[in-house]
Amino acid sequence: MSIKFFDFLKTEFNIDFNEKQRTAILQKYGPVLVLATPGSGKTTVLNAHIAYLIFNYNVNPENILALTFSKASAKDMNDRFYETYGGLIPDGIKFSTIHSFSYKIIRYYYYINRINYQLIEGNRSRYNKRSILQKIYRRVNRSNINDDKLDELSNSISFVKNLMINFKDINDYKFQAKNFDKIYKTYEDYKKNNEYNMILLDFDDMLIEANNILEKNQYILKKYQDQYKYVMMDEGQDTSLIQNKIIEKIALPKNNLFIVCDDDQSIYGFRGAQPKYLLDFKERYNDAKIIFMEQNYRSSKNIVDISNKVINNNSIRYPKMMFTVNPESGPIKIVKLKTEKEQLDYVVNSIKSDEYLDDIAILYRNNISGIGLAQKLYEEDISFYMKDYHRNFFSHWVLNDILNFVRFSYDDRSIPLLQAIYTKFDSYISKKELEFLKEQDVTKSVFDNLVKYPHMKAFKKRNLKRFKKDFKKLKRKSPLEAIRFIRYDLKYEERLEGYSELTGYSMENLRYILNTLEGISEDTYSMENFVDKLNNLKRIMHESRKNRKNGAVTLSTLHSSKGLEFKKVFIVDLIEGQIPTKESIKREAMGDSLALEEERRLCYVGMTRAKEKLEMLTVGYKNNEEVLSSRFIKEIEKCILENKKVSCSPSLKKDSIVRHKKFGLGMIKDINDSMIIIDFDKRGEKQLSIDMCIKRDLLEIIKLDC
Ligand SMILES: Nc1ncnc2c1ncn2[C@@H]1O[C@H](COP(=O)(O)OP(=O)(O)OP(=O)(O)O)[C@@H](O)[C@H]1O
Repeated sequence: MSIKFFDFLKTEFNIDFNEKQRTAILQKYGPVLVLATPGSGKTTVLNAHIAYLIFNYNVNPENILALTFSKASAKDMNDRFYETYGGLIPDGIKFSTIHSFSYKIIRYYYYINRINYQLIEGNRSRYNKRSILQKIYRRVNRSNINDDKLDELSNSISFVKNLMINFKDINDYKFQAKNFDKIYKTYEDYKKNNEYNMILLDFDDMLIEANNILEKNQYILKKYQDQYKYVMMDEGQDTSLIQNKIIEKIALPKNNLFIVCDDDQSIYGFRGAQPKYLLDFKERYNDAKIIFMEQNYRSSKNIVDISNKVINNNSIRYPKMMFTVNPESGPIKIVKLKTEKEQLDYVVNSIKSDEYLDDIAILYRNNISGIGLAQKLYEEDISFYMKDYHRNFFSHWVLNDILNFVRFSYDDRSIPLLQAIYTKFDSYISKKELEFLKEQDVTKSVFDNLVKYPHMKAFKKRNLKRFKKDFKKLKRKSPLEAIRFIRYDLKYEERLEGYSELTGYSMENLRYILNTLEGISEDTYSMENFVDKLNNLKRIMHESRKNRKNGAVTLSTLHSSKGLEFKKVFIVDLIEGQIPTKESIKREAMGDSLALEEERRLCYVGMTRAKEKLEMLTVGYKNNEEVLSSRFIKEIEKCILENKKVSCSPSLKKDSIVRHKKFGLGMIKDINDSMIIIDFDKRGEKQLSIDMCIKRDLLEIIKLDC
């Protein structure tokens, strides 16, 4: 029957599974761990395994629970399954994320026990997790928390819960937030005891609660165990300890557990993913089958070879050797450009004339990089698909500040507008002076009124007169000139630097926002026109979510690109500080390379999305400041060189005749790993570096081994 199944797949869908894949697909009972490399068919095999159970063993689709990490992956798994087997297999398989499966358990339990609860995730929720954490942070630390730090705090809380860390051990982990233990405890208590008399749940609580319910309530546990006789898990490397505990419980007593994973693609360690737990699978299930799949079907030979070498630089990994029989398709291209603008121009010019935009992806480390790209593509009328975008950008306070400066230039009598910006340029206006203004003639310029303030020093009066002129000038400027004038002449950027030092806001991000605003304003002629353009861009980015597989270039973070594949991939902004992040570099310098290895895995995930063409881009200047190319670029360059050496060196043999571009004809006298000695007809014996000869394409073989 199995032969028939594979023959059928071959004739119907042109899929010819290899031996390892077949072995995995045919497992019927017990725990199975498929440990595999990128593009080796993990999702394809998992889906075929499900189909095989249904076709061959008449397993009821409703008895199958197929879990994965993210909503997008669950949807992708579901779509891919029904695209292939849709006409043959009835609906009923539950493709789900672990979170939504856990939520289902909670809803059931709370329903039968009449417990009131409320989710606190998402901006739309009235009971919003972010605002709860902001308030608690303020109460505990008597200071405000900015968005970046709030993300970090939220990730630390996830980390504690996903790794099931005991509260008493919390301080063993060096979490960044000040008084993290107090904040954590207050947050946890508040969700149980609050003014709404409801249990408040965040995403991580879904896992904790579901695990508790399954532990305490045999009836519910049995209900789910009876329903889901086969449990599958894709992207197993991203599951955390608590998630594994839930999956294990459901799979009992038969342990029909089929997990596919690639520890080299584990990129959520910062939130508590724990691939090591799966790598100890055999210790937990001594009857477990472990199957390795290492043949990559996706990418060309060079992409596979180089990616392999890059990931080999990680020390904490299960050794695997990815290979492919796919042909070469041109070398990986490293593109080094001076500025971000050049980078945008380069990428957009490279894809302008491409017919099939669905085949192209532009990937980046940080969401914010997507804004400049989206804007450029929009200007060039190139359709794009963007799943997540930096929503805050369009309502960011930096944008609001710029608009307030401009508004004030149109009405320098407005005290509320002055109030909004007086600390954001070098005004040196005091609160008392602002109060004084409120009692003055409101039909006059605030600057004219302020000079009347009693005992005002002469230099301040001079400044106020200058400001009056400056704001008049600002009013006459084009949007681009206005932003630059605010940044540099009114010293807004200098103020931001001080502010970011005080609050921990990333100055890099603030500068990037200003640069992007400059980019957007470039061809606009008035402030209304600039605001219209911003609104248009926001709308287009929002609507771009509908463009998936609809003739559009994909713009995505590296994290969200997991599981996807494209003919052509560009990875942009490969600079130190972005990938790897500053934090990972800092930790590495202190001897902890865990975070840096996760960054390398992220780069590896991006590289292995490419089927045929991969271009890795870096810039010399970011936000007008000099930056260094990512160390991963250097690693890749080294690998490319080594690869060339490997492919060249068999032909570079002792006694072969070669022609050197500068020294002419000669015979190879000796050769080792790095050096070559050639006796040149006209220049005598010379010792040369092989790397240099290859890099500069200096040597040509005339006659082999004579
Ligand atoms: N035996 C096979 N013959 C031909 N193509 C295959 C085979 N197995 C898988 N593929 C193709 O290889 C590509 C990668 O498969 P799949 O997405 O299942 O891999 P994966 O291991 O889940 O990848 P990743 O983990 O990198 O996201 C797909 O285009 C798939 O159709």
